[in-house]
Amino acid sequence: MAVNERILIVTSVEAEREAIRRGIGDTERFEVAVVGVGSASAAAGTAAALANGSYRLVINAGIGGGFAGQADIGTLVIASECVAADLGAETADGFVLIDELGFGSARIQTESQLSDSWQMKLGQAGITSIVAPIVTVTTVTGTASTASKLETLVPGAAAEAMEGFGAATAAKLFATPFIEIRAISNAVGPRNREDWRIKDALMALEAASKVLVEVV
Ligand SMILES: O=C(O)c1cccc(C(=O)CC[C@H]2O[C@@H](n3cnc4c(=O)[nH]cnc43)[C@H](O)[C@@H]2O)c1
Repeated sequence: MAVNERILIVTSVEAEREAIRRGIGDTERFEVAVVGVGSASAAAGTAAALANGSYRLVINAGIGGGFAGQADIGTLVIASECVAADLGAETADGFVLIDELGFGSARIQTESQLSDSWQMKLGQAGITSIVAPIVTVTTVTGTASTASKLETLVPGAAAEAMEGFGAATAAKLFATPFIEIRAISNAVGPRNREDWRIKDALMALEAASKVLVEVV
């Protein structure tokens, strides 16, 4: 296989990498790399991988929080765009994204055709998913008030995680198409770590990865 036929999948922790590996099976088409937690680690790790190899697609995959009424635990959210929802400034009128400051954009569009194809194939396999904005944050949301502010800032946002925008920034730098998927482990809102259903989310991630092989 030509080297640039390969696909790079980046996760934040080993448990996510293992779930994806179980799903995609024994194939050389995919490199699955753990790049750490947070946007900075994701950007650095993804850029390092892209500098050392040739890939036709980057996928950031892992577990994430789901916004109420949008994505339930155990379902999947595929990003229509990645939004760095805490990249900006506080003003007297509230938080504004970096876009309004004139220093670039907090939004990166994903490869929409691929996101849509993956969602369609998941649906055919009886797996619930939606395509919607995913917010990238530095601090996991822990109150209903912050969850509500994020929903206002990014209408239609369905999931929250900590790496998408960073990995997307690296992919953009290397002119490589990018998508993000999150398997929902918890609700975005008041923090209760005991309520996180990590096992369910990892099973959903594995199932989504199995379908991915037919999509890309
Ligand atoms: O403890 C474990 O077994 C375990 C297995 C897989 C993943 C984890 C993590 O804690 C991964 C951290 C990762 O999770 C994302 N995440 C999940 N829920 C949220 C959320 O509500 N808000 C923001 N991020 C969330 C995040 O991308 C972290 O990188 C543990």
